[in-house]
Amino acid sequence: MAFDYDLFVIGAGPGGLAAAKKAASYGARVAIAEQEALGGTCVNRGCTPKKFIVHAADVALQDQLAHSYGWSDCKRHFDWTKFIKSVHQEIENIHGSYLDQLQKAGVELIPSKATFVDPHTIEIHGRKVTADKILIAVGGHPLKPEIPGIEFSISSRQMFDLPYLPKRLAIIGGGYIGVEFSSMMNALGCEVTLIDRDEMILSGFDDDIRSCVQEGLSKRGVKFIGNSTAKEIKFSEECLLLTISDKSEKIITADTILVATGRAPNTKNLGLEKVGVSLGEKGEIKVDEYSRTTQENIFAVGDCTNRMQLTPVAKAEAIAFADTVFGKKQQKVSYDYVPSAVFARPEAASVGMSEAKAKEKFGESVKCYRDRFQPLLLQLTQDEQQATIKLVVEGESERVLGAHMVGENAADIIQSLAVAIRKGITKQDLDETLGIHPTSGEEFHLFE
Ligand SMILES: Cc1cc2nc3c(=O)[nH]c(=O)nc-3n(C[C@H](O)[C@H](O)[C@H](O)COP(=O)(O)OP(=O)(O)OC[C@H]3O[C@@H](n4cnc5c(N)ncnc54)[C@H](O)[C@@H]3O)c2cc1C
Ligand SMILES: NC(=O)c1ccc[n+]([C@@H]2O[C@H](COP(=O)([O-])OP(=O)(O)OC[C@H]3O[C@@H](n4cnc5c(N)ncnc54)[C@H](O)[C@@H]3O)[C@@H](O)[C@H]2O)c1
Repeated sequence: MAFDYDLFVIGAGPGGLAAAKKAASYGARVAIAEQEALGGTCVNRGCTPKKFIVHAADVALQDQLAHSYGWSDCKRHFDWTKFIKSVHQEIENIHGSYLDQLQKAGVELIPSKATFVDPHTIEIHGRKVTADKILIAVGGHPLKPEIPGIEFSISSRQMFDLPYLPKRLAIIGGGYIGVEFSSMMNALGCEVTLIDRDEMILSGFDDDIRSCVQEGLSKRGVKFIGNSTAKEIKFSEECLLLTISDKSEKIITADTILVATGRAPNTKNLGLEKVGVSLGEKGEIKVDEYSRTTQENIFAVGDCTNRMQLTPVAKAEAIAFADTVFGKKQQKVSYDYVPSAVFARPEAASVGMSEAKAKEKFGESVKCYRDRFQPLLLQLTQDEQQATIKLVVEGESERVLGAHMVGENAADIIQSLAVAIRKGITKQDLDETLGIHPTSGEEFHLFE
């Protein structure tokens, strides 16, 4: 049977775009459907606009340091409305450049919602098209707890469209999104209360990292309430009232309530039940190690498969899929040493195993090296904030299983260490490599 396309991609986020371009580079006839804007969550309401806010907040923090560095009269005024307008303009520029890339690659863009009719047929705006292979890259959406008054809260999506900065911000969920926004919004002048059902923020990260970031945020004035869940939100003329269950019940007064309690795959209303694509417990698309679903010609990558919700992971899965199916080079993604960062101040980044995970797997042969120090940048100031670095090693050879850091440039430092750790280096390799002085990164080469 002759199909309209060799590959039809649903969703033009990082996963879908990478797969479409790579498959086209192998000569495949490719179309991609996108119901919103090119770039998906990452470009429009995630990584990119978030990092711009991180930079805006850093300017405010630099102002606080300036006095200690001999500057005076550093008072400046921050205009959120003007700033967020520039962010949206830059995002439009990115859309333009993505469109250009698709055109150059020969990929047809269909700006519409796509749904399945049968395993080889897609419906877009009442029109049916056919494809030999179909890739689902539809991403995810914020999950909100089902509590009375939840409609008065917002998700990270609306944070990028706030008309003005709230005076009091309550955040439910102390994971990546909650911690990043608590840090940025605090630096920009909001009073932030962060709530998590766990005892500490950033579950899943190494405990030393969690406590160091939590301590750093507290020192800056972010109020953290652990072991708590939201019970109810009430609207009043002046504010929102958030009831949380702590040891007892507490009411928090806020102007805006951000819910950041995780994200769920966008797998409803796609017609998946018609085509034999099975879902897991959280609605994620079940795939094998080559991203093939339970239907032979249909594949899925990125957040909708709920493997690791990170942009580089979605891209890597997409490229491995295109290489395997269209490039005839079987490729799978290794999830063992995926570095990640939390762009808070202090910044946190990790690669490999936490101490707890390593001990679970290797028991008593695991050893940790850790150091806490005041970064040079802060030594002239009253800010006693500490940086933390930690290595998790195993066995007599002291093979490095994980590296963790909180402090200035943690993401960039861990990014470089990730290559070496993936290649199986030992602590001695780090000892024998000279550091660059004076930096925080050199501390990884100076453990005793
Ligand atoms: C606030 C926030 C900050 C983040 N920060 C980072 C970060 O700093 N670093 C990092 O690595 N990750 C970050 N992430 C995660 C990252 O954004 C995601 O992991 C990544 O975008 C996943 O890519 P994807 O292609 O799987 O899905 P998405 O980027 O979600 O793209 C899916 C696309 O599919 C489209 N779509 C859905 N259904 C259909 C349909 N039926 N028809 C047509 N189109 C459809 C959607 O409109 C969307 O554009 C962040 C996420 C959030 C929410
Ligand atoms: N820098 C980055 O790479 C980055 C930034 C943002 C988001 N992301 C990705 O997006 C995903 C989603 O982010 P997220 O922060 O929404 O999820 P998350 O899974 O990182 O954190 C959710 C937090 O909410 C808490 N929680 C859940 N239900 C709760 C409740 N009812 N009451 C109180 N607390 C509750 C959990 O204990 C957890 O700490 C992340 O897992 C990550 O993969 C990455």
